[in-house]
Amino acid sequence: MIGKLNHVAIAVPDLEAATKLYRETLGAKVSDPVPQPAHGVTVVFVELPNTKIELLYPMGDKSPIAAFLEKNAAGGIHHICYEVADILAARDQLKAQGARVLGDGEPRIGAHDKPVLFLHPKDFCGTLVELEQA
Ligand SMILES: CC[C@H](C(=O)O)C(=O)SCCNC(=O)CCNC(=O)[C@H](O)C(C)(C)COP(=O)(O)OP(=O)(O)OC[C@H]1O[C@@H](n2cnc3c(N)ncnc32)[C@H](O)[C@@H]1OP(=O)(O)O
Ligand SMILES: [Co+2]
Repeated sequence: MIGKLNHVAIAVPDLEAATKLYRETLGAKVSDPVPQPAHGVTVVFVELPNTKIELLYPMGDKSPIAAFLEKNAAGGIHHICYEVADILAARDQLKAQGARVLGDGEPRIGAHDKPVLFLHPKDFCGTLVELEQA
């Protein structure tokens, strides 16, 4: 079912400082901030040769990452995103195996203009898993 690692997301308390760190200290190619109001975050992409790092900052007062940052004031790895060939088939297969799909279970368009879904961290080794249609 899961294919390539699409990105690893890091929630950060200061997007400008994290951007500067990745761009200047780590010498990476970093995008400008991209507001994603439908997801309650502003995102910056760090382009790597084999995958991407997604820096996440809360947007709005109902951001799904707000509680995470309250618990992890310095930030931290928030989720990991795998690509799947068929997100609806993957969802149905996972649900049939008892995995919890977050939200209403319907894929939504994510930061790469592809449908995405999230799986409950408690079902996947304490790790929030995002699936993105390849
Ligand atoms: C623009 C789209 C972009 C893209 O790539 O396309 C994105 O990735 S958007 C990313 C932001 N959106 C989401 O994260 C949506 C899915 N997330 C959620 O629905 C929530 O974050 C949720 C339900 C995973 C957690 O919400 P919350 O923290 O408010 O709930 P709880 O405090 O009840 O947490 C329950 C339980 O899970 C643990 N937890 C929470 N977040 C994480 C995490 N990121 N990784 C691992 N574990 C997590 C939390 O500590 C609680 O555990 P407990 O032992 O009960 O304390
Ligand atoms: Co993501």
